[in-house]
Amino acid sequence: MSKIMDDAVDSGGIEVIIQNEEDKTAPRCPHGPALLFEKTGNGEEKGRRFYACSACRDRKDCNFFQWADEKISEARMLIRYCHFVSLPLEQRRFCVDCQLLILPEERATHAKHKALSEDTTVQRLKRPSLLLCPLDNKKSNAQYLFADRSCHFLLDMLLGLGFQKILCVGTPRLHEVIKLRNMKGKSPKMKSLLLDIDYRYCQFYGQDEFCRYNMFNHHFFDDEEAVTFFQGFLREEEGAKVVMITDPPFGGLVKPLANSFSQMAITWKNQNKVSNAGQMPMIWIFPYFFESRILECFPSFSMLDYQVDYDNHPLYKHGKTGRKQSPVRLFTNLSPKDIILPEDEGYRFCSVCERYVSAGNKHCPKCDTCPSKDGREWRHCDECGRCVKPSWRHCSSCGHCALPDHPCGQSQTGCFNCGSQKHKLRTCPKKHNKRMIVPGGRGAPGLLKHIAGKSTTKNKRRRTVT
Ligand SMILES: C[S@@+](CC[C@H](N)C(=O)[O-])C[C@H]1O[C@@H](n2cnc3c(N)ncnc32)[C@H](O)[C@@H]1O
Ligand SMILES: [Zn+2]
Ligand SMILES: [Zn+2]
Ligand SMILES: [Zn+2]
Ligand SMILES: [Zn+2]
Ligand SMILES: [Zn+2]
Ligand SMILES: [Zn+2]
Repeated sequence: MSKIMDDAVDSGGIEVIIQNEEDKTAPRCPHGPALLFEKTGNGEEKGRRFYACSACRDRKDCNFFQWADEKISEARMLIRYCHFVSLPLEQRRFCVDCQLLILPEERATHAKHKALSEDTTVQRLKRPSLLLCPLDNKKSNAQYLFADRSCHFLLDMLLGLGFQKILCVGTPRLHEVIKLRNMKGKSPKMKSLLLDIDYRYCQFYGQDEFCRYNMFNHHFFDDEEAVTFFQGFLREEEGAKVVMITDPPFGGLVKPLANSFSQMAITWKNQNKVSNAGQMPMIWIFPYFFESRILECFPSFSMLDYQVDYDNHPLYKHGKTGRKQSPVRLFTNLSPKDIILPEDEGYRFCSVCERYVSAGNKHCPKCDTCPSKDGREWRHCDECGRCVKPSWRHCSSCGHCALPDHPCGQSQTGCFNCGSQKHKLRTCPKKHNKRMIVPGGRGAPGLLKHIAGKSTTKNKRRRTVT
């Protein structure tokens, strides 16, 4: 979002609006109450006001940004919803163009817009994720919604593990499915709190079910009230166990996310007076090629083989050759052996690794692990001393396995495994440190820099097609 601020600066400028000191309406970033700015110059958005960090002028230091009118519309949204649900069914409409529930007195304004019939609206009110179109922000917050199969797998898994309070961070569809299950009167009852940046959800959920939240800086948009509610939710009263489950946009950086999740874990500890060894149960859904980055931040996590499926993801549409493999996995501090993956989808239990693995993930006695990261059957290469993707061949001039059409002999200095310039793969001291091996890539540090740095989401996605 702070790109907008850069653009504002580029196109004419911005001015600070000094507010009354007692004005407590300013949203806060980690640096305290934000400052109110106004766009000047002649651009389209002249006069539009926004909040940005009071301390940092460089967005690299703090990327907090919020349009001032967005805050107002958010409060309005809640009032609208209360009004809306009190309407007789046949008067309920949803404007597709504006992504808004429309009140009768507002119909004229939306007369030329595309609206959904009352039937559809009523039917879908319980499934807001079907009513709202997924945000398709090319940058980082494209909204990919779980396919039913994956959503129900997650729900059943959490139930099976005995969790009754689910903190849904960027998982609106899971939140919705939990609510639906409660409406059907199933027991045990589960509680769910949705934290998401998409303010359209204010139309459907009260403050006790939804907080507008930024998972990149652990910021709650409604300040104290939301924070207090969040803290209360983490309190495990009468033995109701809490689990956090998150599915961040894949363009997101791992470190700021991990930092926010750690803050949550600290809050959980404080609320429950847990001993130091205790950890807040967490499930982080992210592509497998982020494994080493995530484990760097959370060494107690492990990656599970389960492939998360989405409804609207361009990569995983069912193609001619059957279902494409999803690169998205679960990372968790829960014990992998307790998470039973569906047998009818081919997952099986490896008694050596003590976890469920994909059908194609055969245990390699030489590596002493089920090595596959992408679900395909990997092959052990004796020269490399590890298992590699099936499409790779050992290249004697490079001294390691690679795709047959790899740029041979180029940039092959240093160790293939850890990136060090001081030795080759064969003598790598870290060769058996699983965390250093990044499937499909050269030495871990180089690749990681690439993923974390300039590469676009598209680049990252392309990495899966090898
Ligand atoms: C990849 S989608 C995951 C949706 C999930 N698969 C589901 O079906 O419920 C990412 C979600 O994170 C939300 N999101 C994006 N950026 C966010 C941010 N900075 N803070 C909090 N939520 C964010 C999006 O609105 C979206 O709901
Ligand atoms: Zn700040
Ligand atoms: Zn409209
Ligand atoms: Zn195994
Ligand atoms: Zn092997
Ligand atoms: Zn090899
Ligand atoms: Zn080569």
